[in-house]
Amino acid sequence: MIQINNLIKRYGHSLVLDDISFTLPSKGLICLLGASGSGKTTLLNLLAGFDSQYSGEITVWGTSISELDADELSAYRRDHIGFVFQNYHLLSGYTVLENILLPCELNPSDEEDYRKKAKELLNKLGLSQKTNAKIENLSGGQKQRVAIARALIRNPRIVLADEPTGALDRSNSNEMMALLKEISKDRLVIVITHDQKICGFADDVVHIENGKLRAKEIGTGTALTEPHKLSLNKAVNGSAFKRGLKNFNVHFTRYMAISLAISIGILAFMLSLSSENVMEKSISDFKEKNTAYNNGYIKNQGDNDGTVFQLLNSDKRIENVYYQYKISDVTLSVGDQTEALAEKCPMPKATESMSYGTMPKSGEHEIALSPSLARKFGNDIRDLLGKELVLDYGHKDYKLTISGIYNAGYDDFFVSSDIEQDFYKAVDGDKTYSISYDVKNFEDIVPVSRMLADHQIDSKTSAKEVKALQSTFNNLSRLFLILSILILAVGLFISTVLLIKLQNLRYREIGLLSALGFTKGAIGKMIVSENLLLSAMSSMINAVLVGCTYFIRTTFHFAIMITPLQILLSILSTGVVVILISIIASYKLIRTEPAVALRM
Ligand SMILES: Nc1ncnc2c1ncn2[C@@H]1O[C@H](COP(=O)(O)OP(=O)(O)OP(=O)(O)O)[C@@H](O)[C@H]1O
Repeated sequence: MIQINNLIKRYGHSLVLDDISFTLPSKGLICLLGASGSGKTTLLNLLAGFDSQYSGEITVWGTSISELDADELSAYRRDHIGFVFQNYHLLSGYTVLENILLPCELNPSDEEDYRKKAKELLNKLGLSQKTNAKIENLSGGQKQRVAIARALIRNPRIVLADEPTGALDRSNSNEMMALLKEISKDRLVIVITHDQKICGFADDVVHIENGKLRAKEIGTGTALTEPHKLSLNKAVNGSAFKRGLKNFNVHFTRYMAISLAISIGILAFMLSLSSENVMEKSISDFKEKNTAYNNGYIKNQGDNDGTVFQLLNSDKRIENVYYQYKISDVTLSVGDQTEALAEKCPMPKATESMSYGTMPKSGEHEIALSPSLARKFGNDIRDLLGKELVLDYGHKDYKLTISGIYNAGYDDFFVSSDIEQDFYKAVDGDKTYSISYDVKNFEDIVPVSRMLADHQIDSKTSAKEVKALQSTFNNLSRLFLILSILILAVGLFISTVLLIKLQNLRYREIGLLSALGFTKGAIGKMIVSENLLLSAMSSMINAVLVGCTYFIRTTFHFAIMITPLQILLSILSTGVVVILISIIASYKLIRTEPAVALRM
């Protein structure tokens, strides 16, 4: 039995139910008639516990539902109310059976019994052929019958139906009313209708007019002595994760699109960060090609007092500073071929471009020859690379390996700097010709060259090439970064919009779950489970994309360098970003009130 005392419901300043006091019986079929907008749905929502914003009291089986907290109200909806909505409110993407069993997920231990009962109901409603059909493939009348089966599955004491015959033709309407009449034998069934004709099925007809209820038979605000209390078992055993997983499957395509958008955005951003690695790779390629890249050469004009030498020697960025001298009477032998050079002047090493091979490296006992000199040892000068050459100077033989051929137009050679310095032991005391030095770090080549220029010292170095390489790279990496940030922003924007759109679509779905008795906690957990699944999927997609990038890099030798740390960061940050976006998008969902959501 339901007792309503002094019930007042307003929406803002508009009064919909005006101080109603009324008593409804424990069983029987009651039709609720009234003009459109008179407050029928509002009253049904209050009786169902969908809305608790009212004054007055509603007492059901001796328990005032007006005083229940949110979880108790969920338990009341779950265990005692079966609601048939005006717009069916069935879940698309789910089968008929899954829709009917939705309220039973809150008691999964009785799953088998509920399945049996659902099939019996479907038989009774003439829908057994449609058990596994997707809900969106059913006609309006069939959907209405599924909605009734869902309302009855948990055998509620009160069934509230909001215009259940609204979308049906006469014969279907009569069938529906006959069914509701039958189930009203042992429970209270309240049906909202505009159709006077179906009121013939009703035990009582209640009119709603100007915010008041009017009926022939039913009492107004009679005192209630109820033998049974309403049982309210707050405990819910259903698995929020299972529900989240099902939802995730149903919305899989949308979630996939969201994951792809985010993953691509984050991968692009990560790749832009890896441009530092590309720079390192370009530098190491440059160093490999230009082995004398860090060498500097200063013609020794006017440094008789050693100021330039001192300046170089005292600079922490510079090492291996030594004076160079003109040497004479050098002989070079490859196999049994010997050539003599009457005089050899030290020349700048860094500015020479290589035809083949590399410049001699310190400590390697190497020599590089000019083409004209090389040609004296054989026609195919490339054949000389790697061959042994014996250099005789100052009554000493140096066994050297030919490391490269460089582009000078006269007979000349370069040797490893340690060998060169050894030559100068023999010329000690002679007039110095030039100064050689090495810059320790690649990044210091340009600043050191600038510093020497500031001192009006003319130095031959590879600073120009280094500067060009650096500035090209800086421009490229800036462009790369801007593009990546744009891709990331677009990815984030697309995925946020998609996620918010999806969550709005699900607003009514969450309202429905709430109306069926899912607590806010259970719905929250379900949404969190879905968000975690989305996050895991996005991270996995990101990992696959990173893998593809790695494959492309190794197959096509692209200069993209991704470190394991960046891979890990990319995957983790995808997961974290998805969680953050999901929290923003789900905020409205978790706070959904069933009465509001179901009206959308
Ligand atoms: N959430 C809401 N906010 C503001 N006004 C509302 C809200 N819900 C309902 N109303 C207003 O309350 C009044 C009663 O609405 P209700 O839906 O209960 O009427 P009804 O009798 O069921 O109408 P119908 O037969 O057309 O479905 C209407 O004027 C409606 O516009």
